[in-house]
Amino acid sequence: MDASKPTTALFDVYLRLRPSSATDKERFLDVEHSQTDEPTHITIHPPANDHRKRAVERFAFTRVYEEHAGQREIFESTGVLPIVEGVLGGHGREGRDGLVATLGVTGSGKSHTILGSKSQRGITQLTLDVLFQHTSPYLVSAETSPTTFQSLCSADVSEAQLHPASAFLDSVYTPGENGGFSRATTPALVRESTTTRHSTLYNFPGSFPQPLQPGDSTSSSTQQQPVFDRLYPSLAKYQNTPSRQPPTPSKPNILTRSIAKLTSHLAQDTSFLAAPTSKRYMPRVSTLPQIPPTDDINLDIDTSAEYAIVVSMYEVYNDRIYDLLAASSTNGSKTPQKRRALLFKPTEQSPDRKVVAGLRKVICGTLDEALLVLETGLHERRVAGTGSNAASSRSHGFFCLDIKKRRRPAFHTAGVSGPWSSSTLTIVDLAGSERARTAKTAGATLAEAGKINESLMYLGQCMQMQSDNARTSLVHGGVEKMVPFRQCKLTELLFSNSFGSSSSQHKAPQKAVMIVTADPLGDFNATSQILRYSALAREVTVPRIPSVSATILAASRNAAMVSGRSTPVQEELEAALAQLSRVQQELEVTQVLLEEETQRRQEAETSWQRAEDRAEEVEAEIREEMCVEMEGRLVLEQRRWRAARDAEMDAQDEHLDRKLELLTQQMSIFEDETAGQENEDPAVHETLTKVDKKAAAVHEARESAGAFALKYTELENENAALREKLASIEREREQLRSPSKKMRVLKPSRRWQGSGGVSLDDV
Ligand SMILES: Nc1ncnc2c1ncn2[C@@H]1O[C@H](COP(=O)(O)OP(=O)(O)OP(=O)(O)O)[C@@H](O)[C@H]1O
Repeated sequence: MDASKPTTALFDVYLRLRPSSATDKERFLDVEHSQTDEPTHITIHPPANDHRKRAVERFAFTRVYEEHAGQREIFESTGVLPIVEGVLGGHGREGRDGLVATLGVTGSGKSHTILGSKSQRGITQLTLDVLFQHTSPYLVSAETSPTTFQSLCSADVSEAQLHPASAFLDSVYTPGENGGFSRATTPALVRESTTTRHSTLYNFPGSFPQPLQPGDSTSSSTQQQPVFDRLYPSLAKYQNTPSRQPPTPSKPNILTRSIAKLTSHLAQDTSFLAAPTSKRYMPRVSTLPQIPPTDDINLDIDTSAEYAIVVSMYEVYNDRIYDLLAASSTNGSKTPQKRRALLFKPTEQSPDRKVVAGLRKVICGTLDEALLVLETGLHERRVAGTGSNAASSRSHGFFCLDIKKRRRPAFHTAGVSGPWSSSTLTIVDLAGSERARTAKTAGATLAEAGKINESLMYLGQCMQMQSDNARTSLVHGGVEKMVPFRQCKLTELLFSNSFGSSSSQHKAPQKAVMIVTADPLGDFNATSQILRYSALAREVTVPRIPSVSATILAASRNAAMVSGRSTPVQEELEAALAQLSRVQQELEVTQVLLEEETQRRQEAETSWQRAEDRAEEVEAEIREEMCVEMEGRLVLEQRRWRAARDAEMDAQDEHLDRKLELLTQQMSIFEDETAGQENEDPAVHETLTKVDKKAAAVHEARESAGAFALKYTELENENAALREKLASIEREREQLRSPSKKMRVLKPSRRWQGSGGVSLDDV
């Protein structure tokens, strides 16, 4: 089994074991120590009371950290620093996106690794510290330079609302419009902070409250804090929290209680999330952990560039993305507002790359500002107490650092600043998988767990596929299978930028590190499942259990010892039994693998069924939408047709009206022909003359037609009379002829011709 990092792996996978407080439980995980100081393999044994006779499994990781590993060691040696360096981009190089994530069973120490505890900083704080230490001489100021602020806004491709940190923190920790406080300190102190700061600020678009005016009756109660101001000059205005400020006379009890609560939280070194600062008070930077230090860490940085560090935070809760910096309680309003889910999509400025669109992003100029923004976002994150963890993350938390970089004017050929380029470091604290029975969850928390487990199952499938791909390409150079990362929001967010697209070839795919956390005394089933899909390699063997053949073998050996010699039959029997034992072991391994395959198949079937259900839902939705659209179009067409018909009828009516009008006009003209001759208009007169002439011509034509008809009738009559006369003459002639000749007289045309060709006429 080779743990060396496969070239196609999307993640470097590290395993961190946490010290367990449980002493009554059996340890199921062992670290294999190699000659080098850096172990890479572990073995897990099923518990002694395991009646399913499961296999002993051996896993390989990039590196395994045992319980004693501290936060600094994890930060320094898990590949986080090269990722931070990559995001900054070296000399003349564009930065490369980076991702650091933790994965593990609930309570295994993911949040501890990413966010630290009350006494120790986590990867997020250490990263921020290192970043600000190295970039502070080269950071631009968005607060004092509106042009820089504008250029940063227009360079952002994610339809985000950018805010300078001071304006953002003001909006969160100053009184709301209706006199209430969002998370402000005492009214007097907040007013002081706003008056002092806003004098140096220009107005930003958005919903930030207006500064209070100097001379406000309460502003005089401000107390200066020289020591703190010296330590945190940029945050002095925020830090007048109740613990350093005597309570205002009006509300002494609330304040005292708050201080007591805060102090009691700080006394325990619990999870960072376990004792979040009360939502009404701004966290004090001085009370946040300062260790481990990072002063001695050196990074390669482009000194010819200037930088801006932009922070954003969101969570994936029930497969939807919510902004943690634009949540309801950050807008100063008392009434909670419904959170709006954001889309992960390509935008107009980023057509070939998906981004979380519409986030609130904060431009931070100092480490303290960034830490306060982090604290602010964490308050909004969903956390709940479960049977497994007192402060269990109920959502997948994403902390994003956009590192914007551009050439400084002195180094840029045109003598002006170059365009901004941007790369993002995403630090992810995944929610932990959990079993309802162990976590003792119910209701909404149980439903959340269902969604968390589902998204982790999809993540598992993707990771499994990536390690299968890595193995295939290493062993056979075979074709890689498509990692199914579009199955849910979580995998889409984690993997979308891991593959280089043809359209964005200039940008290298993101570099990623996954830190798997595990409790060696925790839940065997849940832990082994996570290890199975996250490990870089895996080997299965079966536990050695006394079988029937082994028992017979032992009995045969005993008999040989007693008799002092071994017969050929005994030797044959031993060989056969050894063979049987081997076959039995192979069979057991096959059974284990079969069981796993069956489980995988069931999972695949479930996800297939879900996909089918979803497809059916989508189809029904589309059908319904199309039906509604068709109906709408039909109504529109009917309306159009009716309108066309009405217009045509109107046109016909108008045409008839005009005809009637003309007729009426003509009639009235004829009627007034004689009476109104002198008043006539020349045009009308001319028309009338024409009409007269036409009428005269018609009259003339009619008269000549009448005369012609008369003449015709006369001629007809004359003709008839002549015919009558002719007929009477014929009759008279007939009477004068003999009867034998009558025939010839009556039928003169029918001649009889004799044989000699002589006709009667000739006679
Ligand atoms: N390496 C460690 N050293 C000391 N304490 C630890 C360590 N890992 C975890 N803990 C402690 O264990 C408790 C649970 O840890 P944490 O909240 O980080 O778990 P988690 O994996 O994030 O759980 P969930 O998924 O439920 O959020 C915390 O009180 C934390 O301080």
